Amino acid sequence: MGTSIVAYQLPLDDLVSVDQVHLTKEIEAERNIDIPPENLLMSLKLNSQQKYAYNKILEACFASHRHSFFIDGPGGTGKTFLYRSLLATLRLQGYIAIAVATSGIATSILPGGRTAHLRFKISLDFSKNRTCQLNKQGSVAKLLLESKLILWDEASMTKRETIKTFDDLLRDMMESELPFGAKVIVFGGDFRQILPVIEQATKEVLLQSCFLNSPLWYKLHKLKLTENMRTILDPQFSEFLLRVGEGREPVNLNSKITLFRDLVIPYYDKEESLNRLLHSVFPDLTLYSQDPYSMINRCILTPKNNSVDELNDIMIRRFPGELHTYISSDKAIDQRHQDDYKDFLNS
Ligand SMILES: Nc1ncnc2c1ncn2[C@@H]1O[C@H](COP(=O)(O)OP(=O)(O)OP(=O)(O)O)[C@@H](O)[C@H]1O
Repeated sequence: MGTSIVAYQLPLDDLVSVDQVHLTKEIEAERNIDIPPENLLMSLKLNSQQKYAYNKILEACFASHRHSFFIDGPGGTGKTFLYRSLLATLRLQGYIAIAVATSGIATSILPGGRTAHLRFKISLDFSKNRTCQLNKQGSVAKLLLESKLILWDEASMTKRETIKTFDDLLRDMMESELPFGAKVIVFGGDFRQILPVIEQATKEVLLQSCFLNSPLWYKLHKLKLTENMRTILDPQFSEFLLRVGEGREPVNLNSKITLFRDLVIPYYDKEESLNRLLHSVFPDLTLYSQDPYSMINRCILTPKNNSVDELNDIMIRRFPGELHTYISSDKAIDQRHQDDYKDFLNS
């Protein structure tokens, strides 16, 4: 028999292990995520489909028999709006609601969002590792146990093996054979947009790798959003988008879709057409230089990075005011924080 540790009269602080400090930090960090005031009002503005989903999900969070959901909504039907109101409601009451997304860019619009692979330590390369590198006794595991809700946006872009790995992790941690260890998980996404990205994969392989083809898919309660809130003032355009997304829009002999004339900027020569494009998306540069908020809902998407650079150069030259160059970095100043900011540094 050894001597009791009490006999050494160590200061109490020294007895708290590094892991415990980290554990508290992870949970504290989640509890301290800022709740944007406008998000608190979102639950009052939900449309009837969003409200139905919101109530169903919150009911499940506090029920004894918990289950998971998939929110299926074409682009613009208010999935993010719904996620933000759920996160705000639960966090305001002091509960932990974890927000993850498949891509870094989607995490940036969810308060406290992280990429799923980073948060759950899931390898991106399944040829090397198929398990989550999470210590069952560690701080992230504890955070998952404490959470009331886990929200995963862009799950439609996630490979089904990743979802299976996540399911294994939760079953193991919760010591339950129920799907996702009987935690309430809200997956969301739109299979009409981007499927999992696999280099040089055929269409069949891509479809096979989709969440839709996982046995876990059938365990989820499906909630549908169909009202396009982004194009609410243009129902003809939202119906067109839906037809394209669902493969219902007729194609010509070359398997191409014909766009409405008023959606197209006619090609005269490159300079003239680019000018017309820029003018139609950003008609008043002076206004945007005075009020950046009037600009944030406008953007030009291009298939190639070269075109992004070209358009940015033109816009910057035309923008009123003095030119400043801000250098960004992909390394945190303190290397210990590199992992925490990885999603943003590399996006
Ligand atoms: N109930 C609502 N009341 C007012 N505006 C709403 C409502 N729901 C969504 N919106 C607005 O509609 C737009 C589209 O919503 P949101 O970005 O949540 O859609 P989404 O389904 O996440 O789209 P995507 O799949 O393209 O990311 C946003 O500008 C959002 O603020």
